[in-house]
Amino acid sequence: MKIHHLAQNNSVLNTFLSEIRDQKIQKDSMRFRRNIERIGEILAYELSKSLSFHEGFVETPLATKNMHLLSDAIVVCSILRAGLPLHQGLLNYFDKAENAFISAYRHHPNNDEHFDIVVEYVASPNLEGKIMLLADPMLATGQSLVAVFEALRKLGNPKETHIVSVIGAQEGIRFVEKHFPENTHLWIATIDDQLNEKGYIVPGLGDAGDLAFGSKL
Ligand SMILES: O=P(O)(O)OC[C@H]1O[C@H](OP(=O)(O)OP(=O)(O)O)[C@H](O)[C@@H]1O
Ligand SMILES: O=c1cc[nH]c(=O)[nH]1
Ligand SMILES: [Mg+2]
Repeated sequence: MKIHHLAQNNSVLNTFLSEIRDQKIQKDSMRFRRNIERIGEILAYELSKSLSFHEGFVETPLATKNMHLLSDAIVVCSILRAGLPLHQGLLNYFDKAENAFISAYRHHPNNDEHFDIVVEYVASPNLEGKIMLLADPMLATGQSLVAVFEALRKLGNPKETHIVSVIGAQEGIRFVEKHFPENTHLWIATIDDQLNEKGYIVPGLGDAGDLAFGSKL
């Protein structure tokens, strides 16, 4: 897997990351969603440099300009719920992309710390030969991404898979690396060192789905 770790270079991305982590600022859910969306836009721009382009022509009012235009058929596939603002950020730049949504949640069968990932809802176009962007802001244990990738297999074989994430834990990245094809790209804003006993990223930011959309029962 090729890992593109964007925060290794200082940019305005750090401002957005500091705001989603900050326990005071993150309480403003509209700002939290918008910051995730803005990070999605930055990730989209960076990953667009790795896609295929073809020569095309644009008629301006004065003349013809030849340019390199994006060739690839893209499907933005997001994991509910927290993936939604990241999805919007990607779609802001890949406005012709097709869209897929898939649910994944942690189920604690024994009411202890052990959990399984339940995938229930899949709404996706055919993925055969397309560029799949798999979006989820939090890559903690990596189990959600692996379960979702497994569930998407029957929808076709993408030409390339690009995982798009905001905060990842080293351990989860290693898990994903073991279960995804070797030519997968990971576009990630920043990487933290630890996971706690509940599978939360430390320092992380808390629960991204709850911060974006409120707590659930
Ligand atoms: O890498 P993992 O250990 O699988 O954890 C990451 C997953 O956890 C969060 O979803 P959550 O289950 O909180 O659902 P939500 O988006 O509905 O809040 C997050 O958005 C990821 O999907
Ligand atoms: O740190 C984490 C782990 C899983 N899901 C989140 O929203 N945050
Ligand atoms: Mg959540």
